[in-house]
Amino acid sequence: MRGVEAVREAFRRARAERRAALILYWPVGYPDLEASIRIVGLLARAGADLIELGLPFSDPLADGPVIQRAVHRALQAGFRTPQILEVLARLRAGGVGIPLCLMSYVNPLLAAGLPGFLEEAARAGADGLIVPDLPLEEAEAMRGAAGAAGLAWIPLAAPTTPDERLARIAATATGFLYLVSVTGITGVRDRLPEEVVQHLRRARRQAGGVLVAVGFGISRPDHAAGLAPEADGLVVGSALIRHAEACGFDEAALAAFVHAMRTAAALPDEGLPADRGSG
Ligand SMILES: O=P(O)(O)OC[C@@H](O)[C@@H](O)c1c[nH]c2ccccc12
Repeated sequence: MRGVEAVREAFRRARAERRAALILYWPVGYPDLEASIRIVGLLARAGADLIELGLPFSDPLADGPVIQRAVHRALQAGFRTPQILEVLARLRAGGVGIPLCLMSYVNPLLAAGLPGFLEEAARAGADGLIVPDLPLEEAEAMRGAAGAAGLAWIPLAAPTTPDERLARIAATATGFLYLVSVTGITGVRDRLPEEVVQHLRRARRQAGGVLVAVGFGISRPDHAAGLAPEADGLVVGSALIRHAEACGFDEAALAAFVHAMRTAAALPDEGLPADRGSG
């Protein structure tokens, strides 16, 4: 199973285990090509339900300092977009079975050559595509190319997106809708604004059954625990990268972070009457 079906199946499996799906972002080529392949494999084994493979780009306008630094380092270390094909193939050969979605600004995709690049990426093992700098009105050609290649299309919406537009964006999703939790950029945050829950409820109402994942700023297990009951999936990027850097890319420490986030994304037990428990 690959592409759209693989993405949906990852959410179904998490739901069957009473969890929000844990979606982890890692920039390919960071800290270098070999290390990034090892780390993504580790994240998959440690319990990620889906991984967003970030394609490094020199002008990552939606990204905060942690991801900006990481992708610049990847570019300095020599990463070039076509190498993602080798990365995908090696991850699949290494036994990574979970969905892998490409997260790329539009420029590197155009430079790599469409639609051929998306077809090659799908053949190498990609399942979906997220392009953060393509508004609804400009996304149709890219969405069509992704669909033709068998890749799930994952559009983004923001807290400021009006209801009617949210519904139209969700209707273009073949994978899931990515709701950005806050207006602004990616990055580690101590607190998430309380309105995120309201945004999520509104997005789910407007999405009409389309899966909804939320990302931007989810940094700690208590953030994940707070949002898990409201979302089908949770995306964690900057906090994962910062944690990796803080522990010197230590594999056990990274696995522990993933495990803590995955555990926190479990849904609370339902229906236990308040007067039970004391005997
Ligand atoms: O880093 P954060 O705040 O945890 O946010 C998610 C994230 O990293 C990933 O989804 C992402 C990385 N770069 C992006 C650019 C736009 C939208 C989303 C992204």
